Amino acid sequence: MALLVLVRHGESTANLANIFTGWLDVALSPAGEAEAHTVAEKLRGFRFDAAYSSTQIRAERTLDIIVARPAWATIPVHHAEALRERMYGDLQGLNKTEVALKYGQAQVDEWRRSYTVAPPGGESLQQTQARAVKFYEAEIAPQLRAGHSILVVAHGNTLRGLRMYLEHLTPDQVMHLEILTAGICVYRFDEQLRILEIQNL
Ligand SMILES: O=C(O)[C@H](O)COP(=O)(O)O
Repeated sequence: MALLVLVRHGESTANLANIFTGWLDVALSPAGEAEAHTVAEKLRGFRFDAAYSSTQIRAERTLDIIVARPAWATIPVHHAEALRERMYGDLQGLNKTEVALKYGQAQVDEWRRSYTVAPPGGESLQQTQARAVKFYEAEIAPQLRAGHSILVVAHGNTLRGLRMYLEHLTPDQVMHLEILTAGICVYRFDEQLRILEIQNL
């Protein structure tokens, strides 16, 4: 049975400071490092054929911590640009609360959670999803069809886009889909890539 495990990176220093991060390349906070170890612990007993992360430090580091466990020391690890966080444009580096005070909470909610509306100078969730899904279909789905087990460590919005695609969620449903740092979602598929089970760990 094919298995796909989607993990959001542990808390970053920018998450901790409540800053729009996007393509800023920030490290894990000490709590984020601890979260990554907890992910490794929760995944104990899983067998993986390959692992992927984005090319951003917070996802790479989370994956490094996981695959440092002896059980996964030999699995091939790949880093993909396509899995990077949504490009947050002019909002990158700004404090989320301050931006809400300036532009209003409704505007900020739209920039953060609309499917089609892009934040100024940045990508919409739809655009972020398009590149993540293209990568998933080209690189990951063929391995799942072959019955492999794949681990992916990525970001809040690439994962929201992937989960929307895999679970056939509507734009309205994905608006309410929140993925916590170090959140784990496990999919089990049949040979036709039909979902048999979804498990949030
Ligand atoms: O890029 C960021 O700021 C976060 O990783 C995700 O942010 P969001 O929850 O505001 O989309």
